[in-house]
Amino acid sequence: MMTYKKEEEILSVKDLSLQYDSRLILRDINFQIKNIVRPGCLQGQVVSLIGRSGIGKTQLFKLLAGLQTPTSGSITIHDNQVVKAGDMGVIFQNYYLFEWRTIQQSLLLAAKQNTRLRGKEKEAMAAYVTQFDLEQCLWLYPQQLSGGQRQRVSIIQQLLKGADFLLLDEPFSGLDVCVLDKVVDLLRQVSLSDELKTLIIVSHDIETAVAISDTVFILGPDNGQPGATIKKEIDLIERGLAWQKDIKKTKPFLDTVDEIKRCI
Ligand SMILES: Nc1ncnc2c1ncn2[C@@H]1O[C@H](COP(=O)(O)OP(=O)(O)OP(=O)(O)O)[C@@H](O)[C@H]1O
Repeated sequence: MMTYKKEEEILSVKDLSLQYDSRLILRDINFQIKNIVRPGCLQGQVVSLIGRSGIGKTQLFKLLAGLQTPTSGSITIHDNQVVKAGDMGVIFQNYYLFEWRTIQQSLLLAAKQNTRLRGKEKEAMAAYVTQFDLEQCLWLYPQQLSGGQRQRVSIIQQLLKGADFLLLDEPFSGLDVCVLDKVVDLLRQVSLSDELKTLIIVSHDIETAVAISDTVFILGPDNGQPGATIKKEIDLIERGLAWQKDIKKTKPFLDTVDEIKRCI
């Protein structure tokens, strides 16, 4: 049995709703993310928000990123601060990068925004670049990179900025199987790099999201009412499915994936 504790709340979503004109998109969304403590082990949090296409994942992503204002309710982080744009490191699906800057220039610029790295920006950048296998890319421009390389640069950029929360929109889509495994490993490394790091992944790729997360929230319609809400929270630690590398073929994993498929 794994020993762990879920300690204080680090993010809280309360009674959140989003409406466009008279159409309710999100209704009464409530969930919390808690700090996980594992004795003798650095452990961040990896939370996935799963739902079918068109259900409202992108809207919830924008609300969490502080890029959209809810119709009602709130999202707070740390000591009850309402989340605002810039509080979270946001990694969009198209891996937005400054097209006119080399990768090195972009990464150094990101590091300079992080006061904790003052005087050590180049070292911090070099460490991530080596860890993420991007040494050959430093002098290139974004348009000269592959999709997988752009994704890794986007992730490093946000890590260098130093936000405790990283929000990732569909980080597994369009990746081939080999690259997918690398991305999963890389995100696992990120979550293990710092106990304060929290990854929030918005995805419709159920298998991969379950394989990497400690908690899954399912977004879906409820009892024919308008708007999507959180239908279920699955604690993957309790089920013995978190923090395991080769879990995808085990029965409890496959049962959990089936359970989610039935729910969305
Ligand atoms: N600006 C807007 N005005 C009105 N309705 C909108 C607006 N933006 C999104 N919607 C609606 O909100 C709903 C949820 O859209 P959203 O993009 O969040 O879905 P999603 O779960 O991210 O889908 P996908 O997985 O296909 O990207 C959709 O029905 C969409 O039509």
